Amino acid sequence: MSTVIGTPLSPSATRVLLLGSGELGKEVLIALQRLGVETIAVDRYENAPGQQVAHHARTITMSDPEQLRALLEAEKPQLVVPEIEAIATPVLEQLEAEGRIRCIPTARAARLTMDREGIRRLAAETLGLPTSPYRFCDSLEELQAAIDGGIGYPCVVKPVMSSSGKGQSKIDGPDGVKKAWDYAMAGGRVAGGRIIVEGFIDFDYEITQLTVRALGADGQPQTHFCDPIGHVQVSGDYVESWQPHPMSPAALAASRDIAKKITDDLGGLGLFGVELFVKGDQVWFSEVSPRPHDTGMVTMATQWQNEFELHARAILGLPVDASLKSPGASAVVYGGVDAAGIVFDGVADALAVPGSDLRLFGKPESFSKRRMGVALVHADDVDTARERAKLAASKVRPRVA
Ligand SMILES: Nc1ncnc2c1ncn2[C@@H]1O[C@H](COP(=O)(O)OP(=O)(O)OP(=O)(O)O)[C@@H](O)[C@H]1O
Ligand SMILES: NCC(=O)N[C@@H]1O[C@H](COP(=O)([O-])[O-])[C@@H](O)[C@H]1O
Ligand SMILES: [Mg+2]
Repeated sequence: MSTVIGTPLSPSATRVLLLGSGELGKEVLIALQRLGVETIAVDRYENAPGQQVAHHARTITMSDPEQLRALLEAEKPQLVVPEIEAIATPVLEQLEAEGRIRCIPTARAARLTMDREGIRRLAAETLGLPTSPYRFCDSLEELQAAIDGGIGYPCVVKPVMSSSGKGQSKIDGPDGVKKAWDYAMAGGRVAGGRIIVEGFIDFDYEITQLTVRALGADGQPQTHFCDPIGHVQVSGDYVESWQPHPMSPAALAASRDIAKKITDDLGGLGLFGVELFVKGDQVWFSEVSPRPHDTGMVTMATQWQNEFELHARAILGLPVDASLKSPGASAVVYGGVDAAGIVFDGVADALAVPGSDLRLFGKPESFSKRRMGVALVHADDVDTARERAKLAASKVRPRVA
């Protein structure tokens, strides 16, 4: 296949539509625009980060099948790129089956990863990949029965449809079960009572294995691996990441074997974030994003082609280079306050940290635990980069305007 790119805003335009336009989509949109693509940014609220940089902005309820179908039929993009999970994926599957859209990486992958059940059953039951023990439950009683029936304590409860740790909590003993259930019910992305309970894995460290499926010279998909990204999560949400994370050769090989198996099955073209837990040489699959990953924002400081550029190139059928440029780290800037139209003090101090850079996403409304920006640092080694990234992030002080 040889990719032809047209002229934006003309009849020859190559039009790509993103379903979800947060901080990750914003960078994909910028990468696409640099390659001359006409972009349409869709999100559930006005002035989402990606909508601020795209050619066109559309605001709909993406989990509503009628609204989604009407939008796709009106826009007729060449490529549809899901950026969040909560999308009416049966509409994508239907339109793709009718040959009316091409979904990235595939509509099936978007459906399987839109909730934890599809992807977990595929990974553990179909592909036989090692995972934590798990059960799906629709009531507090079923949750208690699952724990008593073998999952045990400690365990982790998550709404089947949620991300960035929303509604997720750890249960250490019988006293915590109801609290975890109630928290999950309040935290899911869409209404509905289903949760996953997972046995707690006492890992040494966790990584994201960014994995790219891109067309090779022979026109066939080839798999490329980025260097492993280490990260720290607090309450199920990433606060710090770095690249490369040192691994034993056996753990690295096991990680890439798992990443290859799951991404081969999901298929299509694009970048995937495969989340893995590691203890010694043992590796567990946790989950996979068929799109750029939040912990992968560090690649804006560490790779020749960051994860957003890799995704943009791969989905357009272009060659990729997944190699590392420099060690580096990222650290999250949270909103700290609940308010619209906030301001950020300390930006100059943050950017005075050696090797630092900053992304302020421009989200119109801040919540105390909403991710509003990220500090990025490259340095000669990961330890220095981590210290400097945390320092740079701490210098940024969001406040009510
Ligand atoms: N079974 C488990 N054992 C130990 N730790 C876990 C387990 N499940 C989740 N965690 C911890 O919680 C974090 C978030 O879990 P998970 O990735 O499933 O949630 P998420 O809401 O999908 O997050 P994101 O959208 O940011 O990837 C993991 O990265 C890990 O640190
Ligand atoms: N772990 C998934 C992840 O990081 N997704 C990113 O967060 C945005 C939603 O943020 P919001 O909840 O602040 O609107 C999504 O649009 C995506 O960019
Ligand atoms: Mg995760």
